[in-house]
Amino acid sequence: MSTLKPIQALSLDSVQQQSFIKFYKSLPEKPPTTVRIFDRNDYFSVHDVDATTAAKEVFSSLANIKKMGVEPSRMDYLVLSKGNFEILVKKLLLVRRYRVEIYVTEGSVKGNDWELKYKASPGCFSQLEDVLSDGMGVSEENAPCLMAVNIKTDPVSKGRLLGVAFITACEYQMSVTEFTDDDLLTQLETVTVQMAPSECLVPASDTDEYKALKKVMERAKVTVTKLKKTEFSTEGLIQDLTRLLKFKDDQKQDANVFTETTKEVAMTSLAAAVKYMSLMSDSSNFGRYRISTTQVDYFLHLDSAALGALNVFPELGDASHSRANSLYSMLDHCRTQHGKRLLAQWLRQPLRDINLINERLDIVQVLVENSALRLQLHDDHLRRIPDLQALARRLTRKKANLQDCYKIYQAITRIPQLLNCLSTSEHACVHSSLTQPLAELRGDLHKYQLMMQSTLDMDAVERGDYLVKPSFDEQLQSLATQLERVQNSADKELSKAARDLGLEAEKTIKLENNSQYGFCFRVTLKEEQGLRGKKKYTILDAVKSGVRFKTSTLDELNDDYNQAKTTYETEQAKVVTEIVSIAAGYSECLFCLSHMLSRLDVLVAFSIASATAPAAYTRPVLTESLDELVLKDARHPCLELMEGVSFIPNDVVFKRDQSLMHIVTGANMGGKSTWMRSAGSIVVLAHAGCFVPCSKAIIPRLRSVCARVGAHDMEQAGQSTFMLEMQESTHILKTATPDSLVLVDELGRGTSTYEGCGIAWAIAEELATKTKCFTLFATHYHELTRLPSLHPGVIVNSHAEASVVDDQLVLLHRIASGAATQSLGLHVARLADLPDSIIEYAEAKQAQLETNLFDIENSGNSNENSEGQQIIVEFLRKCKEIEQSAASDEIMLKKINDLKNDLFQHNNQYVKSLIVA
Ligand SMILES: Nc1ncnc2c1ncn2[C@@H]1O[C@H](COP(=O)(O)OP(=O)(O)OP(=O)(O)O)[C@@H](O)[C@H]1O
Repeated sequence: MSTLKPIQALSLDSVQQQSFIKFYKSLPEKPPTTVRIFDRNDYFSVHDVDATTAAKEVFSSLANIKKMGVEPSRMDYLVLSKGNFEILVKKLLLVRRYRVEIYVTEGSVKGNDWELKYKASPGCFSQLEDVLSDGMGVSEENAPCLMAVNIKTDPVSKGRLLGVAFITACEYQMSVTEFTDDDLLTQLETVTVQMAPSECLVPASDTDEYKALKKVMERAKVTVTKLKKTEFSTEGLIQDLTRLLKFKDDQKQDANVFTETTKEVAMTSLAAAVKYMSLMSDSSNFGRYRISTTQVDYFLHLDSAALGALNVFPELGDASHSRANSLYSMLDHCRTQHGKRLLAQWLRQPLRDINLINERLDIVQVLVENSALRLQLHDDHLRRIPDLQALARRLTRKKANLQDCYKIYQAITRIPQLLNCLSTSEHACVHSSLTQPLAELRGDLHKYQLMMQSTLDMDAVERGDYLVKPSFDEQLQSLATQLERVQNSADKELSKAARDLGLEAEKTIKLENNSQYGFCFRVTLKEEQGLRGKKKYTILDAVKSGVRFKTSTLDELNDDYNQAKTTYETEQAKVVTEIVSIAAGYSECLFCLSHMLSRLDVLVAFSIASATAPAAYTRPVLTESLDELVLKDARHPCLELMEGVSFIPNDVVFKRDQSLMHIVTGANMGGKSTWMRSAGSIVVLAHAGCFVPCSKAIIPRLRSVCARVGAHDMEQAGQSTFMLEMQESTHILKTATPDSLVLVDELGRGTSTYEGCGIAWAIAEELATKTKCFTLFATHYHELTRLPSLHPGVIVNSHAEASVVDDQLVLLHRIASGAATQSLGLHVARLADLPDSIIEYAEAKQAQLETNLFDIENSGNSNENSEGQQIIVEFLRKCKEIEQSAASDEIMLKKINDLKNDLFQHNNQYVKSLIVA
């Protein structure tokens, strides 16, 4: 629980309370995902349901909630200090992905003259940069990105045409795309995963398309904000873009020169996003934005299910920082904030171009092999690089101060050492993609360095003060001389007082200059006696550290000093504004530098993860050929980092003409999921340009990794397990291609055994014979192990080895070929300490069921079985009919009764076994 406590209760009398409640209730309706905060000058308040939301977020307890007003209109409220207000706002926007409204008043905080002054949402919180003391910052993994989607009918194909726009304000980036999509909006899901927006704007509509869109966004944990359809109007958009976009010198200054503007539907979305972010109201945005087309096919497709199944990222708000949490946490050895953000982007957008992948791998290899270079970059250089991207943005917004300019200066000053360090490698790739561009940038930024050296008082920086060098400006110089003169006079006064009191200046009597008293003297408590009876000394205070006092001369010097200092500060502020505006001219170079250093940071992080893993990683070989995918001694990159785990490596071998699909069986806890997740993680790492936890890896250039693994997040999405399973399976069937890796784990669990088995069977066959993708299919339905005999050369059996020794289950975590012979579920239950009585009963029941099934299987009468199946189908059909037509209970009961009688009349072994079961 947080130790922070609210500072006070609202000091409103009962009439003021009633009147506030009335005002509060009169505010426009809002969803619970929008939280209203009232700024009461030195503290803040939240009310009604928002009080509960805020109390949970800040205090993890409802104890601080208070009540205002009288019944029936009593209302909860919570008071927050400034610090807690900031915690709340950051948690709401970055973790919960809620919206925030901040109300302020020009009048009394006890009145009702409130005005909505600031609005922020997960994809757009630039307004809050002025409200929060350290700005909003961006979360480690994510620069806030706003998305907008509009759906129209394609005039040519009559299909569903989606126009999508993204704006990443901190990078001044806009990107747009248009595509036709299927009912489940699979392409939209891919692009959403790749771009990772935090908020999506849509026109208010309840059509099926928007319902499907909402589901996609729920899975990707993106907040949906509905806007009036008129917000998607493109009126005035081209003029706005002409002001916002950056043109080359020789380019016509007209947004129409960018082909992106011809995408009509995407432009409607971009119009909504530009308006929502109020980009036009901040002139620092003008001439800065770049527009591009979102390139979905450049990257390995991952959907939300795959991201979740492979634990690519930690859960939102997960603060445990364990390396074993996710691929991101495992790789995050980054030293810079922009490096961390780039790492997240590389994991969301693994490459598909083998040359580009190899370029990354080349550098990782150099760094893996050269540990001195790796450690120097990581521990000496990157560690000292500030968030250049954020600083460059502060410069462009004219919000930077001298300290920011100094931080940039320091980073630039490190470049020569960094270049020296990189030059120890002679690898062509290091030279062309790192050393050379960095050296060029250094040339461009040299002038910035000179400017800072001539304007910034470096001596003052040593003391922690960021001041302009007085010699830089004539007036500043004369004011500085004046200040120095006053200081000298004060020093003389110190010597005089020391002589008078028989003390030693700077030792037993000291001169101080503080904000409370200005110039004053201080003696220790012991020396205080000497002051007694001397009227020229006025005692100011007596504290533990001594007695402070002044003279009338010090008083006069104070006046002079303060006057000169105020003028100095005013003059200095003017010079600082000038320096910042000159520095802003370098922001473009700084964005490049930040990008280059973040790239280096991520590659160093890759090399550290690769070189320091429990067993060394290997460089994967990426191939254009889809003939095979071979991972020798594959390990799970996160699991092997967990304390106490001694990981057993396993091979994953797919050969197109031998083993395209593995049906994976074996005991619970045997290691099936881990094997599949290892394969998925390795493929993602390889496409991101990282070494992989294997002894050998041959990986074809893939289009997508699709996964249906585990029952993650179902409660959150408010969907049934089975429904979600089926949706994910449909998604896989629609998107998987021969160049996909598909991981399916325990499909069909959410329904009856026979139905589930049937569904799993059908999907497995479809993937192996029609889609022809690389598939690992883990299942507890033993029936599926018959598939290899039906599709030899395509499907093979593999199993997680386990055995029972002296009635003890031994899980070997080794994957071997062939089907598992026994399920061993009851042994696992015993391992999990299920009560003995339950286990015994379960064993008896299992025996009974097996006998029934044995009877059926041995009935040898396949006609009888198929007859049985028909009866069941008929039974189910009738049940459905009753559900739909039930007008009253009596009728229903009668129908059910009739049905039962019908069923019991059949003398079919198969049906009987079901009734018994
Ligand atoms: N190769 C391995 N080396 C070491 N430990 C492993 C290995 N594979 C799995 N384990 C351990 O076994 C646990 C269970 O593994 P996993 O979830 O993969 O089993 P499973 O066969 O999928 O189980 P279930 O069928 O119940 O889902 C893991 O959490 C891990 O601790």
